[in-house]
Amino acid sequence: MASKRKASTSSKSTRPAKRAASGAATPQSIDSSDEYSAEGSEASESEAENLSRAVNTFSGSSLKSRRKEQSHTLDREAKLNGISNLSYLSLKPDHENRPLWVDARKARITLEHFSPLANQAQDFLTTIAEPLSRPEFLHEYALTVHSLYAAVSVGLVPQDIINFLDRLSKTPLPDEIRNFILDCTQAFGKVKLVLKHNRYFLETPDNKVLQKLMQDEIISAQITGETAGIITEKAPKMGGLVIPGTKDAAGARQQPGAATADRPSDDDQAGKPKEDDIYMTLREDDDDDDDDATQIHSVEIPKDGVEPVQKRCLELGYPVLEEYDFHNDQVNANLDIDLKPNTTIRPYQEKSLSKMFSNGRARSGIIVLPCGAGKTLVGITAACTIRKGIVILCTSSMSVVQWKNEFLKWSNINPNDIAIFTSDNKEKFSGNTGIIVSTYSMVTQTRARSHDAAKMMEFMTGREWGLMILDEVHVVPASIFRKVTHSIATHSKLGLTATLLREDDKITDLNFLIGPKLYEANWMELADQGHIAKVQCAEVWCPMTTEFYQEYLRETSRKRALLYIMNPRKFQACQFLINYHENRGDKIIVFSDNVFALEAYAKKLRKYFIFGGTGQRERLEILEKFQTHPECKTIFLSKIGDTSLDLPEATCLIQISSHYGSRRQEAQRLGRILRAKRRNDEGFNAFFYSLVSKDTQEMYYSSKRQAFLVDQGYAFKVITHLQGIENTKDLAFASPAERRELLQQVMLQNETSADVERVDDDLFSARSGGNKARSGGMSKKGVKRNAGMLSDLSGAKDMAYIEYNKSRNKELKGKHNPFFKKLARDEQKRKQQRLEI
Ligand SMILES: Nc1ncnc2c1ncn2[C@@H]1O[C@H](COP(=O)(O)OP(=O)(O)OP(=O)(O)O)[C@@H](O)[C@H]1O
Repeated sequence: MASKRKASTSSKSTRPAKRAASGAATPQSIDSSDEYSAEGSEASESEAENLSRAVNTFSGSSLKSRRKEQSHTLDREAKLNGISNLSYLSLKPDHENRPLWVDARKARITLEHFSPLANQAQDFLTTIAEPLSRPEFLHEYALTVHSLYAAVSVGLVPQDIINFLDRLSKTPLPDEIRNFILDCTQAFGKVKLVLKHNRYFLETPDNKVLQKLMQDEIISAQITGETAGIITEKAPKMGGLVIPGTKDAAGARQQPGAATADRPSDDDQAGKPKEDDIYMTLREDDDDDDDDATQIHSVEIPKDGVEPVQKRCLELGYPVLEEYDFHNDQVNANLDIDLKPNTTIRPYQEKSLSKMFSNGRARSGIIVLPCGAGKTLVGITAACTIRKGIVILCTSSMSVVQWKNEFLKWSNINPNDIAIFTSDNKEKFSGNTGIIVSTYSMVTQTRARSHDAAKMMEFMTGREWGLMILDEVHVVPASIFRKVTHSIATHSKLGLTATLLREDDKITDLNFLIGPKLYEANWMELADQGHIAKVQCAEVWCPMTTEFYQEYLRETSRKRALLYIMNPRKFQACQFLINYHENRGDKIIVFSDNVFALEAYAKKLRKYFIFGGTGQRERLEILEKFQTHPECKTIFLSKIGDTSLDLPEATCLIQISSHYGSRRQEAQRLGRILRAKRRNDEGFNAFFYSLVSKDTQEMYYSSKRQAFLVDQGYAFKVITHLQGIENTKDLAFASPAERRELLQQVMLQNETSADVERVDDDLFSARSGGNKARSGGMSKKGVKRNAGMLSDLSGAKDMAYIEYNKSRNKELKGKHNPFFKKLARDEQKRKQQRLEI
């Protein structure tokens, strides 16, 4: 009889377990057998014997009921503490060497990030599962239908996924998880839509699937005439594609961790298992089957049949993957573009692109990289790989200009081949093909267009494009994507974002409108490697002055927001932090969504400010001053600066008013300092302060806003007192008379002054989370805060702080996939089977 041990873990424990002397595991040190048989340690065997003796000694039923009771108590406690009770699972004998816990009840995978195998495991997990939370020691992932769809779309087969999980899991892989993976993936990736020589084909390696689809009335009605026959041919050889900007381009494989122009090599990786080892072992078995997998069966679909066929395939459970065989596209003109010789893309940029191009074709999908990690260069490299007509859609005209400039900076594109389509500019490129950069609003607007704009739209809709790059995909509603992809014919789509989250939970629509998520990078890892800055985050609690708080309690209207934003103590905290950081040599951006406050703060502190109403020329002048002038150390920005603004000089960010509980805005704003130029200086930290008026609704919004960043591993300190603020020279609103005067000014404002700015450029910034929060006040499920002393936040030494220690995204979600609810019910019905080790 095989040995058994019981597991018990908390996904919240953040300390690494004490490792056994042999704990420095390599992939080789793990028992490579997939099936666990009688090879466990002697100790485990005798434990199992003891257990079976005990079972014989006690009456079976009393032992069972006692264990059931125990398990219920553990479950109850675990539930109360928000942790997973995995004590029902049996541990493998060498579980200490394995980094994964797989919880079948929630389809969650917990990775011990301190394990020597963590890097390989993490790489694979981000391919097959959704990262939920990645703080320092334990990372949590969810296996979902969409994540498995994405895994299959990048070429993984279900057995690879099962083998991998089983090999690295501390417990034998539960049958429920195996079945879930098999159930979800059996139809995924079987059917592809390929555009070859400008004709659409529905393609599959499984003839039976194609036969089944052809028998469907709706599909067969679309496939008629001469082209209706099934074509069977040899599958093209995979691979062989060279992505520009990589060492592959120069003939040598660029290893992850190799030196790049802006980053030293990871010498400390020496001796560590090679990152791709796991894939190699998994693929070894597959190599034998190569000869069998050489046939593909396809049928041609007329152009106007593509959408109904795609829709029907999805209903039948065969989501259609879109691929573009651009090498064989002889109809669309080639674009003369390549990366400049000195452009080197970083390893994570290469990895993300390899998911898009791994089989020599372009796969449509979404790449998720932290703000400031260089999504633009990823898009440019994709364009240089496909080398056909390219359309780029952004959220604002400011981003349009930046995209054009980045193309000119990183690639050798002829300036005449790249054109801009915005309300101020309606350019066309001069050659047969080229690049058009525009905004979502320009191409989807329903109002009557000017003559030039209508002509430009005709130009865009009257031709085929090789690639459409969709910037900031998280902000654009699904209906806009439908419009865009319907009106502009494109062979492939690449969505880019830093925060694949929406407050309205519509993110899953993107899976089928653009394609699955192809890659998601880890923020902390990129910060550790110096690609983005390390940031100290803090929430500064500013008590309301008595007179402001009295009015706040009396007000029921929107004006309450103006009172907590204009709180004189918040103003003083802002003044103190600006002085402090300017003296340290930092460059500071102060963000305010509220324009009244933006102007009032900036004028009182004699700083430049930019908001939606600031003219383009003035905006550029101020930004230029901030970048080059040593005396211009602080600027105030409204929400127009939330995204895409590239100011690597900025090293400190202070937020005085924000968009309610938007997690996305918080992450986007943090992104403004992640690109700090000085990020590789010894011991350098950037600073992100959020100023919050104490005991007001702002506190609720603030904790909601931080949820995404906390799950990326950022720790928010709470500063309750800014040491030395009383001694600030010329401290504003220091006297009661000044504060009363400010209050009068605020009370004279009408309600609209309390609103956040409406930015024309960014039409898609829907108000989120506000209603619920406004009626609810402070959430009962508030975050847990522990008092402590702040010693490591060098920008705020000696300030008292309180630290958050919960993963808040989990509290905010609390929803389970219906599939897993059903699984849990089935599981209860089934008798708990003892797992063989
Ligand atoms: N491979 C690279 N080598 C050198 N610099 C790079 C590389 N990739 C990106 N950068 C630089 O990093 C900075 C951030 O890039 P970019 O603006 O594309 O970020 P982003 O991911 O689009 O950010 P956001 O989401 O905030 O707009 C830019 O200054 C860019 O030039």
